[in-house]
Amino acid sequence: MQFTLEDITADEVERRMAVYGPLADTVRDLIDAVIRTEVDETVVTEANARLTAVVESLRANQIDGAFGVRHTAEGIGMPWGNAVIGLRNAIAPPLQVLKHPDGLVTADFTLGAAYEGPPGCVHGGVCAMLLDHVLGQAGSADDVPCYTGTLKMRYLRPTRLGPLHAEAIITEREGRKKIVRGAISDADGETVTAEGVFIVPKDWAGVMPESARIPPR
Ligand SMILES: CCCCC/C=C\C/C=C\C/C=C\C/C=C\CCCC(=O)SCCNC(=O)CCNC(=O)[C@H](O)C(C)(C)COP(=O)(O)OP(=O)(O)OC[C@H]1O[C@@H](n2cnc3c(N)ncnc32)[C@H](O)[C@@H]1OP(=O)(O)O
Repeated sequence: MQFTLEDITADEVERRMAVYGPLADTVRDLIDAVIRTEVDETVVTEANARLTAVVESLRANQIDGAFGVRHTAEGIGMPWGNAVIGLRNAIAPPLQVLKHPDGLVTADFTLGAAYEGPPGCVHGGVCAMLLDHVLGQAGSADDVPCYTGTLKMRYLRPTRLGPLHAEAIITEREGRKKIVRGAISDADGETVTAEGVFIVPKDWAGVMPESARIPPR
């Protein structure tokens, strides 16, 4: 596992965000359109040919493997391939996780057709993925990073697709273990609660450079 330092300015980060963010937004919209379209099948076949050409143009120059977790010397995080918050990842909703002074982290987001499990409702695995991340960021809100060791979910009632809220906070500490609790809620209250044991790896300071320890937005 490697955290990568990219020697670029904050302005350059902003510039790249303005280029790649809209591309991922369009692909996110594409995913939704592919699920919900009812157009004539010839239009679908034509769209596939055009998209295949677009994919080929983007693959003309690409990195090997995944994006990694990159950061600048000023501590600006660029986890842009991340499955939950990745700016360049169209699979990510993406969540924008806010860190509050008391250690609470929160995220408000909307899930559409791409995240369906039971009819009209969020897939239980998607809830677990989002809570793993939100609890993980809460666990790292003290700037000491931790891995998910154990994550326990309680599904109280179905989570309808639409606008949702998630939050989490560290509730207990014991040695290298942090107990983190959190939940996903809709307008009527909590739908899923989670409790996780997050563990600070023995060698975390060696694995993660100081400049990468600010939880990325
Ligand atoms: C440096 C990590 C940073 C990760 C960053 C990731 C992404 C960055 C992008 C944006 C990030 C912003 C913030 C972070 C946000 C989200 C984070 C998401 C987190 C994840 O998505 S991360 C992926 C899934 N995660 C794994 O891939 C872990 C694989 N696993 C291991 O790497 C080891 O397994 C490890 C390190 C967990 C433990 O290894 P170890 O050798 O340190 O443990 P050891 O035996 O010394 O035990 C010490 C004490 O923990 C207890 N203990 C041990 N294991 C336990 C378990 N599983 N559950 C409950 N308790 C456990 C023992 O019982 C003992 O307790 P006691 O002291 O009381 O006896």
